[in-house]
Amino acid sequence: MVVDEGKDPEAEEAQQSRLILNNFLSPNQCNELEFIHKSCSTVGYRPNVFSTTLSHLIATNSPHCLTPFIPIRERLKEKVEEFFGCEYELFVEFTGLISWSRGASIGWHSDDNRPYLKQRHFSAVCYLNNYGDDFSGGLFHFQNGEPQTIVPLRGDVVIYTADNRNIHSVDEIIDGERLTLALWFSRESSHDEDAKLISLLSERTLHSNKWLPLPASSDMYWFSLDQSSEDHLGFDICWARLHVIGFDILYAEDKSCCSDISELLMEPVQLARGNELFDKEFINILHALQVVQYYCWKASEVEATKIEVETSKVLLLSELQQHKISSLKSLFLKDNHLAETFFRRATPTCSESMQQSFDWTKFAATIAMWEGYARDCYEGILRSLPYWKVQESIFKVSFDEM
Ligand SMILES: O=C(O)CCC(=O)C(=O)O
Ligand SMILES: [Fe+2]
Repeated sequence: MVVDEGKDPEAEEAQQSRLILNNFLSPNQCNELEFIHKSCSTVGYRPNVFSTTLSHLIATNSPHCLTPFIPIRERLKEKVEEFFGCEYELFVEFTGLISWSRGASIGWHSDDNRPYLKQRHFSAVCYLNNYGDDFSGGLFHFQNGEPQTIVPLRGDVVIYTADNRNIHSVDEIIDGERLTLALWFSRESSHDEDAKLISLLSERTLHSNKWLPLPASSDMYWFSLDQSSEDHLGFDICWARLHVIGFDILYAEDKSCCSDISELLMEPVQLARGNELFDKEFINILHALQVVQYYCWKASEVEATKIEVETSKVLLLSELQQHKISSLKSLFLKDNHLAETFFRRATPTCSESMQQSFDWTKFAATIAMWEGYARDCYEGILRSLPYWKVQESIFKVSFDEM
């Protein structure tokens, strides 16, 4: 046997067990996933982490939000299969958007390092925003081999085997929100996420109220630093996301006597900014949040398209309404400061455009655009579902060729 003394066999092996692809996702794909996360995320599975899973999107009556994931999952699976030579052998075990806020980190680990994670064979992490601009901290490191460090940049993806050839860590987030799309792949069909999603979709779409979002239980949106502590200091994620970009919430009907957060999340709301109230009712806070985040994503396009809208009424808030807004805030944003440190360094484009040129007419135009977007996505899902059921797999059905 010829031993090449210049090469470390462990490092060599590590090399073959990972792949980095630059600009795998387009900026618009990243922005669309960011829009989904910022409108649908819940508390995550680790401290200071927020997540959006596909089953959660279905459960909260937002199956239209699955659409952008479909081609991305398919392309990623193909890449993984091709690189590791296991074509048509893999199943997606989990897909989720995950954001890490200040204080979140993970030490050295492999992704299959728990008995209940042994089915995870390959991992893929897509970076959806930028180290430096959107967050600080949060560098990714491999313990052995090259590259040692990955600087998360929007559109890039790192793919690696989930075993101990790829022990890795993520530095603590210092500031901002670090957003990724994470997928795990398995060789075991019993861990196929698609089968579960298809059955959830079949149940939900039978009796759903179209594409209007429906909140989950309030504890899924309640973030506090110490989840077990008795003093429920913390904040409601939906409320906080609206607050950091300058929106307030008012209940369409007088709910000042009601302090049950779960009930309130289901009630129709109106949006306010400064001393202005927008005269349109949203079916619940999730609906309002989805439209607002859609505006953040699309603000620059709205100018160009110049959609004609009936001038929506903007009213001045009365003193009583202002008082109601602040008492609602004290209920939903108990730890206002924490909410701001977690979510404030939002995408500069969005927060800048919000501050400089927010205009309700443009916003009203976005409501119609969002409805068109949600309807098209939803109908696409409904049309694809029968094909998915037959194949027992979620994939991009091209209707053009049929
Ligand atoms: O977000 C990353 O860069 C990696 C996350 C990670 O290691 C994990 O979730 O297991
Ligand atoms: Fe990991």
